Amino acid sequence: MTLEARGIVVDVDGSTRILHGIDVVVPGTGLTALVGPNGSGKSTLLRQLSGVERPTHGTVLLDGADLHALGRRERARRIAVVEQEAASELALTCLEVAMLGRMPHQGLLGATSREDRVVATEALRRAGADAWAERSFASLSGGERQRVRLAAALAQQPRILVLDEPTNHLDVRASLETIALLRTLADDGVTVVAALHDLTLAGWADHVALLADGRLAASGPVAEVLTAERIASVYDVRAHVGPDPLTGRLAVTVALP
Ligand SMILES: Nc1ncnc2c1ncn2[C@@H]1O[C@H](COP(=O)(O)OP(=O)(O)OP(=O)(O)O)[C@@H](O)[C@H]1O
Repeated sequence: MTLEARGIVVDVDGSTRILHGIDVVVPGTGLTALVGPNGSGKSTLLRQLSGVERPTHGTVLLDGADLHALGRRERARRIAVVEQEAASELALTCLEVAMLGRMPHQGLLGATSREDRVVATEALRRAGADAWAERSFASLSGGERQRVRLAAALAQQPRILVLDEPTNHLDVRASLETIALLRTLADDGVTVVAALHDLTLAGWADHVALLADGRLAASGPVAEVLTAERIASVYDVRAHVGPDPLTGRLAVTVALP
């Protein structure tokens, strides 16, 4: 499913404008990385694209139709969101957190079925979190929690997966496993959009949208957007973009000016 932001403006406290009219398309196929410096508006834009918040002006279209015309439950059957910390998860076991992802698919009484349990268990396995199924979520490390949150989103079986810094807290191997999983999901037909800080990880994406100061600086195929010149100018660094000697993939290295 294609997500499209049209003229998205977000004002906070009545007067502070943090997004200044963003037009961007998240293509229905592939993995899209949302990158940009701290405070450039990535989390804010993701909250508009996932429908968690309504923009001050502008619209978000899901396959060409207004996202907010869908009820919350209908939206949750299509779009899963992995955000940063949520206090509501702390009293649950990891399997129970993964089961939260089944809620949009359950009846109004919220009864869980055997299938819900199977799907949630498989989601924990795919996210590399099955070893902690019966552990309390609160007892996990930051990186372990990040995997369980991803499992809850997978258990939702969404058509679109929106993630805010999914590799936050993760070590180098776990980061690669996560981005490889997102690639697999995208290759299987899920529309995946993720805010990422690591530009080399963003190089795994098909499409990149680059934000700077609440505006879209560039968007398009990864090799066209992540150029050394553009990275240098947006992040105020010296930048080098080239094939990684180990993997052959696009790698970005930076240095202070
Ligand atoms: N309620 C608010 N009042 C004032 N400013 C806000 C408010 N919410 C967000 N902002 C500002 O809006 C800007 C964009 O924030 P956002 O969290 O979307 O950025 P980001 O690109 O996700 O940043 P980071 O990479 O640091 O996570 C920031 O400068 C932030 O301080």
